[in-house]
Amino acid sequence: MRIEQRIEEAIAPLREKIRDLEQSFSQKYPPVKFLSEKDRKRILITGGAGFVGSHLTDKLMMDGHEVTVVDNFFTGRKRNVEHWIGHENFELINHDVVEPLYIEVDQIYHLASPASPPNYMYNPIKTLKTNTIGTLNMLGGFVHFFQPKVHPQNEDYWGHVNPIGPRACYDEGKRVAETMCYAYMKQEGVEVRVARIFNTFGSRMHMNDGRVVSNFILQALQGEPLTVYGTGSQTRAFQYVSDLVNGLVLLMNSNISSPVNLGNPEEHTILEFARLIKSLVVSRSQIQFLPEAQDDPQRRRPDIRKAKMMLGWEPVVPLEEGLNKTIQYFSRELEHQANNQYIPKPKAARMKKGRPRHN
Ligand SMILES: O=c1ccn([C@@H]2O[C@H](COP(=O)(O)OP(=O)(O)O[C@H]3OC[C@@H](O)[C@H](O)[C@H]3O)[C@@H](O)[C@H]2O)c(=O)[nH]1
Repeated sequence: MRIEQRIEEAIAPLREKIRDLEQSFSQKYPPVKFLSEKDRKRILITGGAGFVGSHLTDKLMMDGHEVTVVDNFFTGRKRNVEHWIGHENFELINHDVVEPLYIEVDQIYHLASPASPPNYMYNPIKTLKTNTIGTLNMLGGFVHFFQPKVHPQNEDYWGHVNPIGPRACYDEGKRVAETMCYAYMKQEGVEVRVARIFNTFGSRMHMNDGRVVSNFILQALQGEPLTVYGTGSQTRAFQYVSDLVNGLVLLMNSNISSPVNLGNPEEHTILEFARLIKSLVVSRSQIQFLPEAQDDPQRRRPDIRKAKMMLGWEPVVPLEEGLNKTIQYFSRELEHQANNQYIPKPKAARMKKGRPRHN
């Protein structure tokens, strides 16, 4: 056999391996649309590794934009965006929005803030700083809602907040964030969009999130009692995360600078949620009644007529479908945890009793 032929035979398997590797690299990312320079935007998402932010990242990446995620990983996780790491349109920056960031972009979705009550109450000063100084630094504010005195809540409703209660760090933080947005709009001509986001659930909620949907699903899956705070007669209306993300993008690309509610108006009592989740999981868990949480809003339901009329937006994912997807997600998370993969133990910083840092 000629020497060339021998060499050729020896390297043939290597060539094949290289081809496989190349293929696996090019298939590594979810499919991304091609956008021309004119249509492609540079978009910054603060809190982009969090629950809502990471789903928004997925949508904007798949739509073909250049996405920069800024996250300090307090409640966000690298895992939520790891499937984009290395993609030419994607950048991940470990940064706290409380510190200034100089970066040139076309749009900012400012989602950074702990959103679950146990998380934001753990470090109220930090929550306030994130929502105030963080918003000043970013000025593209997306804000949430307050303790309602009007039902359902439309955009003319200005909120009812106990300014010295445990939820104030979040509620007041969001209120002042809105004020800042409009001050910058009037004085500096900054274009703002303000989404008032109502209760949202879905995959990538943190295992320790503490909000009702993730708590009930995890409890039902593990056969533990479902913890209802108070009588369970308080109401909430839950939207699935993909509906919210579609609403955020529509709002951003509209010309509406006044606040817009994004939520699902289908309202249920918390006890109804407990029973529904128990039956969807087919769980034998008991329902356990615990003391009512302080300042807990008794009724909450968005009036979304404005979003419907001006954005042509309304939620499309039925509650049970969204819950089933979320149940599947948490089942997989529990499996991973059981296999000791991926899921880190709860961070000491979030759990420890001492005084939290709020730099
Ligand atoms: O285990 C639980 C958790 C919560 N609950 C109750 O379920 C209801 C909903 O509680 P959650 O903690 O999920 O959320 P809340 O409606 O209180 O608002 C929170 O979540 C949405 C965020 O955007 C808000 O910022 C945040 O305040 C409350 O009445 C709460 O007391 C339970 O009964 N059991």
